[in-house]
Amino acid sequence: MTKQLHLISTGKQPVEQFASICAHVHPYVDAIHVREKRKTAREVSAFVAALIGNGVPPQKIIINDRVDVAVVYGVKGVQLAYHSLSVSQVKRHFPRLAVGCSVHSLDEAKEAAKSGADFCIYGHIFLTTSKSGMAPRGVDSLQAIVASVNIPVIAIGGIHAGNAAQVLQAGADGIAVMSAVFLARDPVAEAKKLAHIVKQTWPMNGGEEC
Ligand SMILES: Cc1nc(C(=O)O)sc1CCOP(=O)(O)O
Repeated sequence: MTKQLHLISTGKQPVEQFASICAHVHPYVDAIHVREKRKTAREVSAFVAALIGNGVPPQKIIINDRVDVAVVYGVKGVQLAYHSLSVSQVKRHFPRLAVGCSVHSLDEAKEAAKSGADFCIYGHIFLTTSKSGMAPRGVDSLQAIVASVNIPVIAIGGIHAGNAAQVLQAGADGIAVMSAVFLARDPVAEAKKLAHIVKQTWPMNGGEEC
């Protein structure tokens, strides 16, 4: 599988601003996550409608937690957390949805893989103001997870063009970024830069050809 670039909404941008950035950056990314944790289903729905209205293909849209909104819009999938419906519930009732799982330890990653998740997002790798007050988990722990689970592992947290290569070299199947693109002076230039790094030829499994 080629490595992937995911963008995650900040939860702080007005819908118009978010959608207008995404209208320009979507060709460079593999997935755009609508992660608006404090918003109602109706408000999340407005974000998804704005993305689609601005030309983002539904097959590039992943919705955090809200399985209902994902089904209504026929988007690619959902990103589940510990408080969400379980992976197996979603897979059983909505087999067409891709299911990602947010994980923060090796055990959680193994559990996600066992329960049938299509991919997991692991973090946070580096210090980030988007998750302040918590120690980063580091690249070594990422490497251990990549070596132990058989689903794609997307790395998140404090990743930008200056350290993305380190994470991909460690074996991550992709990166997910929030501030690196959405808080950039030029989000399109930043997304292009990250896409260029992600789409390079990376050795398998963090350096060992297999
Ligand atoms: C949304 C999110 N989840 C994380 C996790 O560790 O699960 S870290 C994170 C924030 C990522 O933001 P930035 O790219 O600005 O560092």
